[in-house]
Amino acid sequence: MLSHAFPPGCALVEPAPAKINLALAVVGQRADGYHLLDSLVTFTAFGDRIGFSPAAEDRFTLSGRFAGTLGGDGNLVLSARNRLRAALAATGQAAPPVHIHLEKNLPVAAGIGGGSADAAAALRGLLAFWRAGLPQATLDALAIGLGADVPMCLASRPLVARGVGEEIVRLAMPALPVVLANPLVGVSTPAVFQALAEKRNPPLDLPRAAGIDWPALIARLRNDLEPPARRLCGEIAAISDSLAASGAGLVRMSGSGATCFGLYASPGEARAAADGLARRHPDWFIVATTTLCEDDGHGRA
Ligand SMILES: C[C@@](CO)(OP(=O)(O)O)[C@H](O)COP(=O)(O)OP(=O)(O)OC[C@H]1O[C@@H](n2ccc(N)nc2=O)[C@H](O)[C@@H]1O
Ligand SMILES: Nc1ncnc2c1ncn2[C@@H]1O[C@H](COP(=O)(O)OP(=O)(O)O)[C@@H](O)[C@H]1O
Repeated sequence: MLSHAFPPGCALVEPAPAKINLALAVVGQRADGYHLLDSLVTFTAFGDRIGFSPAAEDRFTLSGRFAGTLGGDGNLVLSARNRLRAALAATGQAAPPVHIHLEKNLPVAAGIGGGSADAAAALRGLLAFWRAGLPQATLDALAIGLGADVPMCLASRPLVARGVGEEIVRLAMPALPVVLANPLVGVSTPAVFQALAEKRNPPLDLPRAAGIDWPALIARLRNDLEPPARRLCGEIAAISDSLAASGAGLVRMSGSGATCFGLYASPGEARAAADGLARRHPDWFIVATTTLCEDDGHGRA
């Protein structure tokens, strides 16, 4: 269903699901400064959306709660469009002018990969809109060139990400009821990595067997970026405490923060918790949603 926020005649809408790092280990650092990760990742039904329509010349428009926090220039959606168009031109494929509309529902610099999700959705959506195709290796190179989180967002389904984010192993995980909570204070990803004292931590201990009790497993894991992010952003403690007090079975920070997620026993409990939190903290971003399973992920990569 197209939202009224999209331009009339919008030919195609691509979801850009929010990312959750259910757990994240920083296991090393490359010579260029980028950190090596081992991260258990999933995506949510809630996210941004991108619409694509035919146009006489390229256009980019924004709507949604967080549209005002982004400038038009330098948007990752435009970088994705430009780089994809160049890659298609190199293979003789047409990439005519397009009106791209971004519905920005996710807070910016929040650790839930909004910009990366948008870049990945732009790649997926434009390939479909232009009825074009690229070898998987070319698409993978385009994705990692746009940002470390873009390959995982291209898949948009439960997975483990390693390397700096370019090594993706898909896995089966059930839908989990979650609440995302963010104090609407942006946290700089480079600053959090810089503030991390120990760069060589043990990898996550992820079992290979079937029949995993996911909430119990996730509870045993950790996010190595949470302690440095808490030092840089005092609001994370309040967000985390409020989620815990709302009945979450587990609370943890996603990515480099400041968004924290709570896991709940049922979607009803997650919704009730989110309603209570939103009443008490009208200045926070609070959303109850469900994580995507392997089959309802949006990734085609
Ligand atoms: C921490 C994570 C975990 O999923 O998520 P977010 O908190 O950003 O959502 C990611 O690794 C973020 O990925 P992304 O936000 O795409 O990173 P990029 O734009 O490529 O890099 C931004 C900056 O973060 C640092 N960076 C990023 C990824 C990585 N593996 N090591 C790093 O050190 C570098 O300082 C880099 O200059
Ligand atoms: N479409 C976009 N959505 C969000 N941020 C964007 C976008 N395009 C560029 N950016 C820039 O990317 C940076 C990281 O934003 P985001 O991806 O939301 O955070 P995070 O990496 O913490 O998940 C921001 O500083 C923002 O200016």
